[in-house]
Amino acid sequence: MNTISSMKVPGLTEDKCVTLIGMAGAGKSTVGRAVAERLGWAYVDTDHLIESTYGARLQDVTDALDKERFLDVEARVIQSLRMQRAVLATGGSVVYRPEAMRYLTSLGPVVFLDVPLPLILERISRKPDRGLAIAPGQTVEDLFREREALYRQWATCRVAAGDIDVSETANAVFDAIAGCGQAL
Ligand SMILES: Nc1ncnc2c1ncn2[C@@H]1O[C@H](COP(=O)(O)OP(=O)(O)O)[C@@H](O)[C@H]1O
Ligand SMILES: O=C(O)C1=C[C@@H](OP(=O)(O)O)[C@@H](O)[C@H](O)C1
Ligand SMILES: [Mg+2]
Repeated sequence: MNTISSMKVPGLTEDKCVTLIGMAGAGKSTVGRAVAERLGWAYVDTDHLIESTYGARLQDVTDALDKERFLDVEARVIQSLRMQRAVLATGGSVVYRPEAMRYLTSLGPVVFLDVPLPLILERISRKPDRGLAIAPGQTVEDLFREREALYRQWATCRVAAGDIDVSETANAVFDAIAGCGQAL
């Protein structure tokens, strides 16, 4: 396999995975693809794995299951992963299940893409049919507030990803991982 042009990040060895966490609309899937491409690693979107498990669109899965059931499914799918040399874009709700987060942490750095609420609201409103693990009566703002501390709790490192483009965000992910290299 030709990996000559692949980028190397201090502390990030080829037996690891990089996991991206953050709110729906933070850019995990988009930035994850860019990060994987630059590393020459596989890209895995856990939402796609849930879709293929059910043979259904993600939104149909979230609509069919209540919030807690969906979180269980998401955690189970994640804990079944046996991977290395992969960039994992998770769903925004993954942080509710400690067992899933402990497992992801064991695979390598967990990077929180931290995007301010107004931008999250704008991106979600641009694609309103996006699935969300949201309880009846909850707003996106409620979710944002509820999850903020969880993203920080589980992250190995954080990237302020509000007003920078995808390529700059990928660079910031590499810088953040290199910066926390000792902790990997
Ligand atoms: N750094 C960025 N700058 C501008 N737009 C972005 C950026 N990252 C993602 N987007 C856009 O935001 C939307 C949500 O991105 P997505 O990758 O689906 O987020 P997530 O997987 O975290 O829900 C998409 O339309 C995507 O093109
Ligand atoms: O934040 C959430 O509650 C969710 C986000 C979605 O993924 P993205 O974060 O990639 O949009 C998807 O996993 C599911 O619909 C639940
Ligand atoms: Mg996504």
